[in-house]
Amino acid sequence: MKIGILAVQGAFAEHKTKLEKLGARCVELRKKEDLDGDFEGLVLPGGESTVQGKLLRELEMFEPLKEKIQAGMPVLATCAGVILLADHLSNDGHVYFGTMPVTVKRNAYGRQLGSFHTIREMKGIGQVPMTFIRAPYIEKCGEGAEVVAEVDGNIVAVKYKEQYGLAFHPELDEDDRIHEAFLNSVKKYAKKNSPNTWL
Ligand SMILES: NC(=O)CC[C@H](N)C(=O)O
Repeated sequence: MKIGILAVQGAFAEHKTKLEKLGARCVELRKKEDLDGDFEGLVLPGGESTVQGKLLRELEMFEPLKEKIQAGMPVLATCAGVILLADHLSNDGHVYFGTMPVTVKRNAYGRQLGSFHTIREMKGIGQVPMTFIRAPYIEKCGEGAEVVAEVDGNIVAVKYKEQYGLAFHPELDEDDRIHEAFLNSVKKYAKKNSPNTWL
């Protein structure tokens, strides 16, 4: 199984380490040509969404990536990644991929106090450690978007089709279960879309 990790800016290396530990092959997506590869799942890491959005356009990676997501490629988006997926930002005029029907608030916990750690329930997984760094949260879920975790009444994890959006950073904690669950959904998706499913 091969996972493409957006690597133009932000915390991509930690995702790579974790996914490789779990047995996946990873390709860092740094330029347009990297998108021609045969990866079956996509990671959008944390970082600075405005910078990532700008670089994606400048590097002409934006449209081809959006097409892959729209075509159903499983995505694990963390922090800035969920800002890129949202179809609405409540405190920012930008919309990036807009492939997930959620309203996201950037820097929702305030710029200074926005970093904290907690352990909360995540649907289908159980109690997981959650590290928030100048994090957004999800204010509203549209049709088809499912709330997967909340912290103090704020939505911090959503699933929409094969897109998983997390306000926190599972790549920074020891727990591997979120990445494992993502790899399982990539496996299922790849199998479904393989020309050999009749075998
Ligand atoms: N850790 C993160 O990814 C922070 C996201 C950042 N505050 C943004 O708006 O892009």
